[in-house]
Amino acid sequence: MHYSLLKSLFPLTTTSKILTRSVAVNAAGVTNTQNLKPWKKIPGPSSLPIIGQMHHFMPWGELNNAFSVEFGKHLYQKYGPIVRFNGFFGSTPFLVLFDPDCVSVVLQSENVMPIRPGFQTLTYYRRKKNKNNQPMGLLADVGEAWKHFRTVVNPVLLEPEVVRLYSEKLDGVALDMIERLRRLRNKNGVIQSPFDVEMNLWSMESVCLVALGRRINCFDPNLPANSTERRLLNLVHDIYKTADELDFRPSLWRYFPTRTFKRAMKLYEEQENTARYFIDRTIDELKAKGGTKIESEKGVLEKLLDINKEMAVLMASDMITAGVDTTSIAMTATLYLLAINQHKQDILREEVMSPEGERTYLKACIKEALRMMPVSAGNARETTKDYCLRGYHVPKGIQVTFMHQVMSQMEEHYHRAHEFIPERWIVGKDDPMYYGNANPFTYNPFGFGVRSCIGRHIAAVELETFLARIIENFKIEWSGAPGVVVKSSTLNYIKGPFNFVFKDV
Ligand code: HEM
Repeated sequence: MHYSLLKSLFPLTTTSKILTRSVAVNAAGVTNTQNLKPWKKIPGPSSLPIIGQMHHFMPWGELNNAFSVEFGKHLYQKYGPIVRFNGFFGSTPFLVLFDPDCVSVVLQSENVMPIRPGFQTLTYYRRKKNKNNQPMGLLADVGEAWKHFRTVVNPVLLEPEVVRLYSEKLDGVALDMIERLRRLRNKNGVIQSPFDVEMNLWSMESVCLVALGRRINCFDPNLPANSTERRLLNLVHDIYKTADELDFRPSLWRYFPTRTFKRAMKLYEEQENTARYFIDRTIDELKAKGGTKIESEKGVLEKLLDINKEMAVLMASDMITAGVDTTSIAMTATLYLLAINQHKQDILREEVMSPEGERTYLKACIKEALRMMPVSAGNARETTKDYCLRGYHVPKGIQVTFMHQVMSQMEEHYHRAHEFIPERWIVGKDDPMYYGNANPFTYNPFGFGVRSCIGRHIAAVELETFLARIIENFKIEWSGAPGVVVKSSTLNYIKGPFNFVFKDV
């Protein structure tokens, strides 16, 4: 759900902490808009009759590379901190923000039942299936239905005591992956398998442990390529690919069921059925073990099953959709930045190898990686009221994108912004590097407020455990010049080349 620039660039309808800040809600909407500069006066690309601003995004247009961070920078440089788009082919107009003060106004005001434009085909699928007005899950529901679902699942997924139950098991996943990486290394330390796929396998295994209450052993070398376990991983990718096409680009599926749309419906159904299949297996195993656990020993799935099975299936599907690619991208980015910053890696290794401590530097490395190479370009909200932003009238029903990736790389917010400096998350207030000198709304890797990432604590344990194990086992180097290709669509996919060299410590 992930909530990229793309989504807000091509919205089709109006419906729709590791570092999460807690900020008081303020109702910053305006009632009298007469004295404001009109919406149409907000700077933005020029418009032509019928096609509007579409031509700018064509291969010959100034915004052709629409999904990259360069695109964001270009918009900012050319039009400034607030940029208007009219929408295309009747789609909702939208606004792109590079001003953290404006971001804070919208995010704080839209913090009761926030609408995050997102997987509209998933909402369509679940609504169609849902004959009795049952909940549709966090990724698909809005309004009171979303609020109710979230209120019920928050104490399960965000409760530190529950998350802590997974530390040991996630460490088991990490150690298995370390063994797998060892086996995949050639004599020069190069991993003989696509690195992004390997990281996906690790994150899939980790999130399934929580969502399905079991190890699915998806990186077992003996697992057949057509196994249900492997299929689950492919499903996540296929879902993102089709959602990218249908939800986040102009598409005709709203007018008639296109081929891709029909495929998306099948994918959602298959993913739900697969989650149900694994959950049923877990239920059988729990029954076979007999006895009921005391409350404090129950994991996420067991707690959700106590509430109701359908909720457990929906939550598991959403956790898998939202928790696989995101976490693997974050891990790959962190490893890449540590590989090209050997000195920082040495400091981290010293911390990891020393007897139990707070692991402050490790956490800082992850935070810094999420600043420099965030999982998505930004986040978005639909306005439910009128706003005054930089003196302009921003009406209700507009999709607003917050360009966190660009903002968190601006020198005006972060000193030496283009350098990987984990220390900025640790040093005190008097140090010019101190992260708190930046407006907190420049950096929101897990989103904001009541609708922020519900898996953030789980993601933190996954990332911290695996990173510590990698650093303890391997010295990661990078052969050749630094640089990776990042293909930004729904998420910022790191496409390699993966010039990692894994040496024994
Ligand atoms: C580094 C890894 C991750 C990142 C960067 C990330 C980021 C995000 C972001 C930015 C949002 C939108 C928040 C908002 O609109 O304010 C979100 C929502 C969500 N995330 Fe994550 N996420 C990660 C891992 C996970 C994991 C591991 C899970 C599941 C265990 C998960 C489950 C979800 C769900 C279900 C939502 C929707 C919440 C709602 O709408 O109420 N995420 N995530």
